[in-house]
Formats: sequence, C-alpha cells, structure tokens
Amino acid sequence: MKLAVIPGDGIGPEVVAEGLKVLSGVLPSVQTTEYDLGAARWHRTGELLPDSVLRELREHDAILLGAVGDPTVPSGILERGLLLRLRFELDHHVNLRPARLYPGVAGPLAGDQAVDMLVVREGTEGPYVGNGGILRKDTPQEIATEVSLNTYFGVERVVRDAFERAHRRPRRHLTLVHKTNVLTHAGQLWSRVVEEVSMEFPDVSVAYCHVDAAMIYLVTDPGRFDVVVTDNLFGDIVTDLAAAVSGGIGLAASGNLDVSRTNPSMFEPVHGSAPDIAGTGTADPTATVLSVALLLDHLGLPDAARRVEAAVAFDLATRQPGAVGRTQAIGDRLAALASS
Ligand SMILES: NC(=O)c1ccc[n+]([C@@H]2O[C@H](COP(=O)([O-])OP(=O)(O)OC[C@H]3O[C@@H](n4cnc5c(N)ncnc54)[C@H](O)[C@@H]3O)[C@@H](O)[C@H]2O)c1
Ligand SMILES: CC(C)[C@H](C(=O)O)[C@@H](O)C(=O)O
Ligand SMILES: [Mg+2]
Repeated sequence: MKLAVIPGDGIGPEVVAEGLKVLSGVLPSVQTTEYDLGAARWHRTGELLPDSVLRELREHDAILLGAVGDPTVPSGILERGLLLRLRFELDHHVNLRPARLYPGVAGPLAGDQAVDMLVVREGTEGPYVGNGGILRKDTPQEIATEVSLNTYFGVERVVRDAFERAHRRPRRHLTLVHKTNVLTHAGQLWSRVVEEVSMEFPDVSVAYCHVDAAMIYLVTDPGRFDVVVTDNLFGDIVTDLAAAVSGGIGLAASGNLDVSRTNPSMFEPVHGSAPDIAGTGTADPTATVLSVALLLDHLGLPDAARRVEAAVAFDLATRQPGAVGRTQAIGDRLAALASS
C-alpha cells in the first residue's frame, strides 16, 4: 500500500505522526512518502500544489492529510489553493464524516443522548467552486458574489452514495438537510433527486430537515439522525456541530472519497491546524487515528479498521476524566492497543 502523507500546518504534523504510528502497527507493509506542502513551502517558494506533485500524488493508493491553514498566510490561500484544489482535482465528491458519541466520553448535551450518525457531505460543488467575484472593489458600491453550483450529476452521485450507506446501516434512515424554503433552485434539485433515488431503496426511510432546524435537533435530539446527506457548505457546518456533540472536534474523522476509485481518496481529521494549541503537545490525535480507520476500510481492510476503532473505543472509555491529553501519549497507547 503506497500512502502519500501531507502533514501540513499547525497541529497537522503532530497528529499525523500519531496516525502513522497506529497505521504502521496494524499494516507494517505500508510505504509512506511525505510531501512538504503548506505554509512553510508557500513562504519559501510561493508554491501551493505544483502540478508535478499532484501527478505524484495520483500514483498513490491513498493520501493522509493533517491540516492546512496558518495565521501568517492570508485566509483562503492555503485552504483554496491546496486543500480544496486537492479535493477538486482528485474528484473527492463524497466527503464522509461519521459522528459517534463513544461510551465513556462526556458530551456537552444533557442526559444520555445517543449520537451515531454519518454525514455524507457533497465535496466538489456548492459555493465551494469559486463561482463568483468582486465588482467595484474598495468602493462603497462593492459587490461580492459566491454562486452555489449544483448539478444533477453531482447531486445524484452523492445522494446515491448516501442511500447505499443508509441501506447498509441498521437503522436505514436518511435525512436530507438543506434550505429548500429559501434556496429554492438548488433545493428543488436536491429534493427531487432524493425522491427519485429513494424509489430504488424502499427499505430506507427518508426525512427532510431545514439546516437551521437541524442545528436545533443536533443539540436537543441528535438520535433522530442516522445518515445525513447535504451540500458542501451545510455539510462543513453540520459536521463541526456533530463533532462537538460527539465529544469534541479532536475526535472527528473524515474521508474525501472518489467513489469511482479513479483517483486516490484522502483521509483527514475534520479539524483544522489549530494555531492556538500548535506546539503545545496537547492536540488530540484521535480524529486522525479514526481517519486512518476510514482509510483502512476504504482499502478493503475492515479487520484492521475495526482493530483501530476498538483501540480508540477502549482508550476513550478508560481516559482520566478531565485530564488534558498529551498527543504522543495518546498515539503510543492507541498504537499499542491496535497492534496487540
Ligand atoms: N481540513 C483542514 O485542513 C482544515 C479544517 C478546518 C480549518 N482549517 C484551517 O485551520 C485554521 C484554524 O481554523 P479554526 O481555528 O477555525 O479551526 P480548528 O479546527 O483548527 O480549531 C477550532 C478549535 O478546535 C480546537 N482543536 C482543533 N483540533 C483539535 C485537536 N485535535 N485536539 C484538541 N483541540 C483541537 C482548536 O484548538 C480550536 O480551539 C484556519 O486556517 C482554517 O482555515 C483547515
Ligand atoms: C479549510 C476548509 C476549506 C475546510 C472546508 O470548509 O471543507 C474545513 O473547514 C473542513 O471542514 O475540512
Ligand atoms: Mg470545516
């Protein structure tokens, strides 16, 4: 298995080091190649993602990424020019983001709320495509637009993937999260496609929820969600809240998948480079380790994936309440548990 590794910025390299410890424990044959991409390279050379590097990345079976983004680089340069360029060039149209409250983890919600959901976020369309611009810049008449792109092709393939995943889960329930009462053009397309594809999955029950109300239910009644399918921007926001109600952003994993397998898929924690804690050794590497489990599943190694998840479950169930974790200590423990 040839894995490209992009540690990136801030806590990215810290959590990726622990993810790789766990991965090499369960899959000793893994061959890794590290790519120096991110703020340091941009400062040094002005490069974000050279075409030659992109070509090399395509030769790998998968990519593991830490995080990108740095306070010394103008906002959006690394995010658009590196991270989103990777997702778009490699056609990562399904952004898989599970959120599960593990036993023993103290979530912020009152009572014993169960959280076990899978957000299937569209990854290559929506307002993320950069469709827009600025007119009359730096004048009082300035106009900025970001036009959300939604194609039948793009919506259908992610909705279909979400139904297939819902069909394989015990609860077989799918919720479309959107804002069809206001974004009527895109909303009609998403609703119609969900209705159409649902005909092929009669065993999957379907619900609809406006995104604003979904924020209420994520806090008051998260158990109502099983698979959630949504667009790129709503999915970004929904998954940070889903992470928060599942014990924190330090536990939230993701996979950016090219379901057709034409290009390597990319696995990364949901969180960013966390400049506020970078270098303190306190970043939780669990999100990266759970992203490694998603990677193993994607590569057809479910036994190894389950061992990694079981290691995380055991670690979370036995962590000292309130103790601030140390990145390396958590990684060492997870690596030992997963490979024992
Ligand atoms: N996939 C990515 O590479 C990605 C994702 C989100 C944000 N970003 C970028 O990261 C930078 C910082 O963004 P932000 O502050 O909005 O979001 P962030 O996710 O980096 O941090 C939000 C909060 O969560 C905490 N946090 C994040 N990861 C943690 C971990 N593993 N363990 C413990 N605490 C953790 C941080 O300390 C911070 O308080 C920005 O440049 C942003 O664009 C990148
Ligand atoms: C950094 C940014 C481009 C990215 C996104 O919006 O997708 C991040 O927030 C994420 O959730 O992976
Ligand atoms: Mg995000």
